[in-house]
This record gives sequence, structure tokens and C-alpha cells, in this order.
Amino acid sequence: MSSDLQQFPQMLTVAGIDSSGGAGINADVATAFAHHVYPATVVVAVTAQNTYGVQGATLLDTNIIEQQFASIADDLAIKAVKTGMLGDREHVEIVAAALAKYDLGPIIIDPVMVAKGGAKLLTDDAITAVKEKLLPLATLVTPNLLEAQQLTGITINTPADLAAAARALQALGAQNVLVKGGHGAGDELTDYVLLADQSAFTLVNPRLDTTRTHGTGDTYAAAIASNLALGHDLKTAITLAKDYLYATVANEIIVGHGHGPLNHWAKGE
Ligand SMILES: Nc1ncnc2c1ncn2[C@@H]1O[C@H](COP(=O)(O)OP(=O)(O)OP(=O)(O)O)[C@@H](O)[C@H]1O
Ligand SMILES: Cc1ncc(COP(=O)(O)O)c(N)n1
Repeated sequence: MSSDLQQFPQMLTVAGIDSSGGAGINADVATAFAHHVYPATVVVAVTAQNTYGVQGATLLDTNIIEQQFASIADDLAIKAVKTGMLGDREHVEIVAAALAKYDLGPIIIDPVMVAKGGAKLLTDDAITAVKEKLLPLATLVTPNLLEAQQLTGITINTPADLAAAARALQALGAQNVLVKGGHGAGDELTDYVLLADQSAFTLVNPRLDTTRTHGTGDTYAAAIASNLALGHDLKTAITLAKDYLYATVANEIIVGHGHGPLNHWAKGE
């Protein structure tokens, strides 16, 4: 009986498709494969974009989104799930309801709001739904600095502000918090992690002089989800994901003419 066999590690990404292949579901699938994890996908949005920016976006009908969740939950053995671009309030609520309904393992919420080129990927009125419906389900939330400010109302200028914003995100219901520092100033980028047991640590790396950073946030969260699907604890999953992400930025590939995609093969194998 196949059900008696050990299932290959499986993760799920719930996000948008990027026609140019560098961000969203495309980045998540590439990241999962690089980790030898099998990726399933719930497509929420289809975007027309390239390395210059986002030219168009369509959110899918909510029925087909619910059906995708049901099809996957009926068959696969998902060990971790991550969300990315969800578009608007209605889609945030549909996704939150599905995440609450099915057991898909730890839930990583990447609260994607704005693309690198500046295009809005989440409507303003959806931010309340993210706070009220999604964050209480989050094993880990992974905002960048701007998203952390939007979600908490705290302006982040100092390390103390950063810690306060992370605590505020926990108060909103996220068990663990990773605030990404890619939008910070200076030669060093600092990610701040606050774990459920109230311990905190930072991950610091040099800022690489490159514009090829399309999909860094997606790749980071997908690598964390992949590591969790492989059985790592959360702290190890985050630390390994950060090493992987850095390698994907450091080992450039030349695709497109703007904010190019990452090198998801950077770690070899
Ligand atoms: N130029 C760079 N050099 C090295 N690391 C980088 C660089 N840019 C971003 N990173 C790393 O990528 C991670 C994600 O950064 P960022 O804060 O930009 O997330 P994000 O805004 O969610 O990403 P995205 O714009 O893809 O959604 C961080 O850990 C950051 O340190
Ligand atoms: C479908 C989709 N999801 C997420 C992003 C964010 O990635 P980035 O900020 O690197 O543009 C994106 N551009 N497109």
C-alpha cells in the first residue's frame, strides 16, 4: 500500500504567479526544489510582470481557490505552508478560512504589500483582515520593515523600535516574528527574530551591491517552510534559510534588465 510508504517532504505555497519567474509562486517552487522538498501551489493571483515592474494583476475567483485547497488537503501530506501575495480583503479572508480548516502544518505568513518596483500587491483595506484573520494563525510572520510599520503603527528607527514592533506583532497573534531588514540603511542588513519563548536574535549580513533582488522575501519564507517540512526546528529553519538566501543573491544570474531574479541553484546539488 502506497500509504504505508514514507511520504516525500511536501510544502504548500499560497500566492501569486510572476510571469517573469522571479518572485511569488515561481520563486517558492524553485526554492522548494532546491531544498529537495515537493511544492504544491494554491494560485491566488496571476500577474503580468517583469524585472522592471508589475504591468497587470488578476485575482482568481474565490471558488477555485477553495477548490485548490480542498484538492490538496484530500491527497497530499503537507508539512508546512507559506502565504505571499493575497491581493485584497476578500482573498485574505478566503485564505485565512482555508488555513484554519485544514491541517497543513506550521503556517508562515509573508504579508506581501508592495513589489520591489513599487506596485501595490495588497489593497489598503486588506491590512485589517491580515491583522485580524491571518496573524492569529501564524506560526511565523515575516514582514519587511515597511510591512512591520504598516501592521503595527510603530515607526521603526532604532533597535528598540524594532523589538517593540516584533512584540506588537506577537500581541496580534503571531507566535514567532521575523522582521526583515533588506530595506534598512547602511552596509549591513539586520533581520530581527522574536521567538514564542520571548528569546530574540539577529541575523546580520553585508549588503551586496546588486539590483538582482527580485523575490528575496518570497525565497526566504519558502526556504523556511521547506526547512520546516524537512523536520528542522524553527530557529534552525530560519538560520539555514538565511544562508540559502544570501547565496542566491551573492551568486548572480543575469536575467532581464531591471531588478533581476535570484540564483535558486546557488547552493548546488
Ligand atoms: N542587496 C542585498 N544584499 C544582501 N542581502 C539582501 C539584499 N537585499 C535584500 N537582502 C536580504 O533579503 C532578505 C529580504 O529582504 P527584504 O527586507 O527586502 O524583504 P522583502 O521586502 O519582503 O523582499 P521582497 O521585496 O522580495 O518582497 C533580508 O534578509 C535581506 O537581508
Ligand atoms: C506574484 C508576486 N508575489 C510577490 C512579489 C514580491 O516580490 P518583490 O518585492 O521582490 O517584487 C511579486 N513581485 N510578485
